[in-house]
Amino acid sequence: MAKVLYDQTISEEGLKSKKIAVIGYGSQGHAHALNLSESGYDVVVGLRKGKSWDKAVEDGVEVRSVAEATAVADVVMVLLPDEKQPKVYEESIKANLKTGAALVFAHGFNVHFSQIVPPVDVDVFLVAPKGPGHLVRRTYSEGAGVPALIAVHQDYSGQAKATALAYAKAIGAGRAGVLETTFQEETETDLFGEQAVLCGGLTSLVKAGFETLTEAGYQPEVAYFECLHELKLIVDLMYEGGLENMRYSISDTAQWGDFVSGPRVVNEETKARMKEVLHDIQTGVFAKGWILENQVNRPQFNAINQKENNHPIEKVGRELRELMPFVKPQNSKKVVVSHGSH
Ligand SMILES: NC(=O)C1=CN([C@@H]2O[C@H](COP(=O)(O)OP(=O)(O)OC[C@H]3O[C@@H](n4cnc5c(N)ncnc54)[C@H](OP(=O)(O)O)[C@@H]3O)[C@@H](O)[C@H]2O)C=CC1
Ligand SMILES: CC[C@](O)(C(C)=O)C(=O)O
Ligand SMILES: [Mg+2]
Ligand SMILES: [Mg+2]
Repeated sequence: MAKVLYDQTISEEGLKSKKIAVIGYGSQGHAHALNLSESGYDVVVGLRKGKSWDKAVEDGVEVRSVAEATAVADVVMVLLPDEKQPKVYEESIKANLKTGAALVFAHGFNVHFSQIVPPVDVDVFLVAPKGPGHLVRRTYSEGAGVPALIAVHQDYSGQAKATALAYAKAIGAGRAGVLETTFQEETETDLFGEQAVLCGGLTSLVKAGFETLTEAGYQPEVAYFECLHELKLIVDLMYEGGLENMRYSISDTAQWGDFVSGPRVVNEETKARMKEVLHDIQTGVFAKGWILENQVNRPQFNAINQKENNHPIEKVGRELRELMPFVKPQNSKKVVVSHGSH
């Protein structure tokens, strides 16, 4: 079994007396900045003036420009959207990095695909939480944590791994497990997971189930409860005790249906498609497409996003959640919905 490290075996020495700049205050940024502060570290957030700046100030965090925060820091954690990192790095981070500082990422995309090429006189590593930033914050506040991967790309100081481990511990990952990997493995598995299973695979499965039921004449509300709402309750059981625990709780009828019908839906053909997705990630085809999409201001991204926000499952879901006061997004972006033809 791979070596998974926990709080008891991780030293805090690697971060001792270091000033940490967290660049960005979005999903991961706010979680790292607040968790690091509450773990006793000296944190400055690097931002441009705007919504996040105001929020960070409101949260009582020290905020400076990206250039200033970088210049005063021993550890610089880059938590900007992946597609924006190369420009901000070139304009505001690169020239301000102290010799011997650590340049850190939560995802290996830009280093692995050579969109950022760091100077030789800094440590470069990643601390990649295996969960959404808002949950990195929420679980930390509850005394728990989200697991994280660490990987060292460049070890100028000879202390890069120790610093990475101490950082992972400080954001709460040592409570759940910290595992060493490489930039390549983190980048490729993370992209694959979000595309084929966690986000892309799941949303496609949910929509296909909802559409199958509603196209057969069943009520959208019934289809919503069946294919989306109940998913959380089922996944919680898997999270707590694996597939076995979920199957313990469901009826034997459901378990028999799981065994005989699940593989009819997700089958060898699906796996072949998954292998194609993985191949595009490994060969850089996906990365190239995403970089180009951003260079032309995201026409496809925006069009698909708009269409998805108007899918009937979203419409009925909004209505039903209004009537369930205990179901509330604790952190959400405002969704722009166009009230078009349907
Ligand atoms: N989201 C997640 O849960 C996970 C993300 N990661 C990785 O973490 C990194 C951060 O992702 P995520 O947290 O989703 O990012 P977000 O999209 O949530 O980050 C947005 C933040 O970046 C700031 N920002 C954007 N552009 C600029 C700019 N030009 N100058 C200064 N600040 C800017 C925004 O400020 P403003 O308000 O001014 O726009 C905001 O504070 C990525 O590498 C991602 O792959 C890894 C694991 C999970
Ligand atoms: C699953 C999506 C993710 O990889 C994550 C929350 O871990 C991301 O990039 O946001
Ligand atoms: Mg991920
Ligand atoms: Mg990701």
